Amino acid sequence: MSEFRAFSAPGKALLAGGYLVLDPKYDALVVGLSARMHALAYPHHSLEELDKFEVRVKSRQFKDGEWSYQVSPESGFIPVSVSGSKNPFIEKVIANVFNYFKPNMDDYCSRNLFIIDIFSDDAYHSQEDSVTKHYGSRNLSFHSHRIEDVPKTGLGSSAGLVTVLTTALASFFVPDLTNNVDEYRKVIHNLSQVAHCQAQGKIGSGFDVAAAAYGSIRYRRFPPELISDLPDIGNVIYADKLTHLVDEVDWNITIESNRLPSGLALWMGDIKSGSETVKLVQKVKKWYDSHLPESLEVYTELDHANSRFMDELSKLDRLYNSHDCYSGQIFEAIEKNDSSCQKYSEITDVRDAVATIRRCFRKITKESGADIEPPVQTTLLNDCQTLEGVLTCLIPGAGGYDAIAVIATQDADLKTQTADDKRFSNVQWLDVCQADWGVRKEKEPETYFEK
Ligand SMILES: Nc1ncnc2c1ncn2[C@@H]1O[C@H](COP(=O)(O)OP(=O)(O)OP(=O)(O)O)[C@@H](O)[C@H]1O
Ligand SMILES: C[C@@](O)(CCOP(=O)(O)O)CC(=O)O
Repeated sequence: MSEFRAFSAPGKALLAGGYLVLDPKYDALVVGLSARMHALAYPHHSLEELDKFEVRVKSRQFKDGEWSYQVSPESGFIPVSVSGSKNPFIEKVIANVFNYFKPNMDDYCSRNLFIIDIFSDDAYHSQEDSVTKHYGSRNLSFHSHRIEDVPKTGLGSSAGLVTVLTTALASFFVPDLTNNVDEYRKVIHNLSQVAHCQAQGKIGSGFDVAAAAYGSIRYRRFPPELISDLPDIGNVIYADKLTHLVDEVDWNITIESNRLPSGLALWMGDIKSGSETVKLVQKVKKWYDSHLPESLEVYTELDHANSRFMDELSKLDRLYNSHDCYSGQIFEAIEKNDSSCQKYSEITDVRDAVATIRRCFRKITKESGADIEPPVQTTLLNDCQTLEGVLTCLIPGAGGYDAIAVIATQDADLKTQTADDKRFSNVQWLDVCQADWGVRKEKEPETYFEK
């Protein structure tokens, strides 16, 4: 494989199942977004030194965005930074892809340098202190700060990076991957989950990596022990254990394609303030453990409401695709968002399910001190619910002060409706929509070349 290849992976929004998805008992709904992370893999190059491999990853939209690591089979493919600057996500991808493919030095002596460029779509990061440049055939934001110092919008940049980088790096070792990403999707997913957990230093639910690999899905997590039981990278048995885990172990995971209904669009509103997911999760866990059995009852109610929400959305999708007169009336009612909505159980059932989800989160907020749906977000969501075209709205993911997610008809224009409205002055509508395909090959790698 010596040509340029390009791949991309989507961002995510967790619309149902926040917190519960950390437990393998519960399902979640994750939507893949049009904001994507891209990787351009260069043709093979060679280093002068023949006894090691080098991977150079460049993310030129960020200050000092270049990381080079060397690895060798003798040291168990532990990545050693060449330049001194480190990126844990890139480092763990390199460690795992090399340990899985175990390339032999002799086979690669004239092609032991792997060069990959990363590009990220604008919606992942705040645009402050950035300039937009025409690069290749895209407009991209270039930031004046290092990646760690640029505020994020919470769309899962690290999961997208890990998944697309795993794909691009693997394409050096399996030449047919580029044209058969589907065939390797499970391997890419499993390797990416391992690398992402190791880089984060914790084992989250992995819904963000699953969405980067598969797009919009109904998701149920893997048991965390699968990853925590791995030996340390560099251990003589690491490569064998990893290969066994990736290829042979049953992850007991649910990943089912599950998109938002046709005829409806997702809007993500970024709020100019943030929350720390780790702290929220700690508070919720503490509340859960100290409030049993009532906390389990709340989780059970949440879980039922999440399932109803997903099922009702699927029903609306089938209805929209039937294109019959009744379906036309329903979507017209949502478009108007007036009292006519009350006539249709297809609308009220979705809204009731979301009302229950929100009520449960407000209860947890009050009892745990974790601001999942704090009062300002309640007010904002209630205001959003009155806009024309809005079916429903909620706080995505871990909630907090970060963002809101709104499901509206395709023609609804929330930007115009909220433009001069003080109630929405803190909301910045992100330029994203649902794009339900996971990591994939991009057709024209040359569109990424600087002209
Ligand atoms: N374009 C990029 N180039 C290089 N590294 C990146 C890029 N995007 C993200 N990263 C890496 O991911 C880190 C951010 O990961 P983190 O998990 O904190 O954010 P996130 O995935 O966007 O968050 P969230 O899960 O809340 O959406 C960065 O500090 C950097 O190490
Ligand atoms: C709270 C949690 O369930 C969701 C976090 O979602 P987000 O990063 O806020 O999109 C944590 C997790 O699933 O890893």
